[in-house]
Amino acid sequence: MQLITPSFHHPLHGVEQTRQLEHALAQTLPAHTLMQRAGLTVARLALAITPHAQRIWIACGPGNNGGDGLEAAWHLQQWGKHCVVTWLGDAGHAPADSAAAHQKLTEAGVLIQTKAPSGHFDLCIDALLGIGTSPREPQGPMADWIRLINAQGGPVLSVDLPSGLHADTGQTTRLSVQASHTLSLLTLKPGLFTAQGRDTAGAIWFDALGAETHTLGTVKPLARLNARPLVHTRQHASHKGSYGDVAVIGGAAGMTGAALLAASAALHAGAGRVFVGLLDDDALKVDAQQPELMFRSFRSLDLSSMTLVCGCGGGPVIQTVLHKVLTSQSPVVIDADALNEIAKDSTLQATLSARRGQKLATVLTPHPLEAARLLAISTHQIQGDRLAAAQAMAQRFGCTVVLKGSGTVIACPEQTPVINITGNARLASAGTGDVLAGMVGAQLAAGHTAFDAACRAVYQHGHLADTWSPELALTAKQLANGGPSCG
Ligand SMILES: NC(=O)C1=CN([C@@H]2O[C@H](COP(=O)(O)OP(=O)(O)OC[C@H]3O[C@@H](n4cnc5c(N)ncnc54)[C@H](O)[C@@H]3O)[C@@H](O)[C@H]2O)[C@@H](O)CC1
Ligand SMILES: [K+]
Repeated sequence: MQLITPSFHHPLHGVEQTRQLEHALAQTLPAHTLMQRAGLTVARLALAITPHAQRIWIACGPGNNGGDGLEAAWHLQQWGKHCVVTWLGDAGHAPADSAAAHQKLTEAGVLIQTKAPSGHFDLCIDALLGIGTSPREPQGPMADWIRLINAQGGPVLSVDLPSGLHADTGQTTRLSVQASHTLSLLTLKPGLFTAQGRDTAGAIWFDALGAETHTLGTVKPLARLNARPLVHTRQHASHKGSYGDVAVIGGAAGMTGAALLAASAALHAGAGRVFVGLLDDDALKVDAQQPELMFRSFRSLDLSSMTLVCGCGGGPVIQTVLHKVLTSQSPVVIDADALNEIAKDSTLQATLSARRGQKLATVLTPHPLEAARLLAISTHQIQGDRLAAAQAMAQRFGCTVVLKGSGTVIACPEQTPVINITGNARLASAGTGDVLAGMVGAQLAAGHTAFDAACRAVYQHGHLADTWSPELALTAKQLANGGPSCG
């Protein structure tokens, strides 16, 4: 069992892949073994997170998730805990593994109730729904028990998934369990890490139930977790030209700040030189706070020799430069208003897609609303399946896509998509998206592929927020500078 941190590219398997693996593994083991292992590991984690808990409520649903709960209750009872077990199943119709667990618990003399318990519990174990959850709203006792678990206010350990959370998409029913810990079994599910997943699951733990890594590798995962990128030591014998040039193109009248944030971020993320091509002719010619930035008119920029970050604060006028940007042979990051203009213009969409045939690096960085415009669907549909939406955009436009939001998804046509788990809600403030675009630009300028550049920048952007002092406000300007203590 391990606590999940962003240290390894863990594979993430959805419902279908998990069932395939379960089936394959179960064939090699005596009956009920997987559920017995699941129950034992749940009980061990319960003990680890609440070592002094005496009164434990184990709320069990009608399927095998409930069976895991019954197995866990058996162990906790053996270890001297006062277990209150409630079950929504029916011994005559329960799945075979759950029926066996029910019988074992009954034989051990544990009372299995069908009514909601009363009183306070030191720990609730939520074994109501796992990968078998359907999108229908929980009703009757299931709904009552979910409400009661959430009202306890103490630790809640969810078995496999918080009940009501969909394993593939991270969508929840309106009523779902709010866990403080979730122990994902056999596989890690992508829904734990994106959309509502991060808010409902709490700390995420994983136990492969004895499946070897190579067994998990036999079924293609839906996604992988982003992991801390390797940091390359800079060679002594290097110079600013070794780390590439970035040109930020945007900053229409009244929106200069967005372009400056992206430029500043590119600079602090290690780009050799950073140019700013503002679309407002009357705007700054120099930024005294950041004299390293070089201001140029768009017309005078040599687009063929630098990585282009296009769109930050661009306004509708960005449309006038997009054809030139998209037909350049340079790596390109497309953000904000540039994405909105592309969404409106099928000719620009074709120009964008043509870059793939020329093997040109292109990264799109939409938030869900921009993504909705690009795919001509609703934001609700984008958020309903973020992995699928990011992949659809990557396929459609032939490039790397960074779908921002909780559990940012990075997708490109050739690779398994990645979900990033660094970052937090402190990033929900103006300008942080511009900063990310600049950081991706710096990674592209350093020579990384579009996908790697996106993964590295997204990780680092979130990591900065995770390590920010809780006493200090997180502003985009300081984020661009690499943190609050960095000027
Ligand atoms: N897949 C695996 O590899 C393993 C699975 N195990 C456990 O088994 C679980 C999957 O078991 P099941 O396939 O039986 O599925 P679940 O136990 O997750 O749920 C299925 C049951 O819940 C009911 N249900 C579904 N959605 C509902 C809703 N919205 N409101 C009310 N009732 C609803 C269904 O009618 C069915 O009775 C896993 O999540 C895991 O906890 C473990 O025992 C061991 C290994
Ligand atoms: K559960």
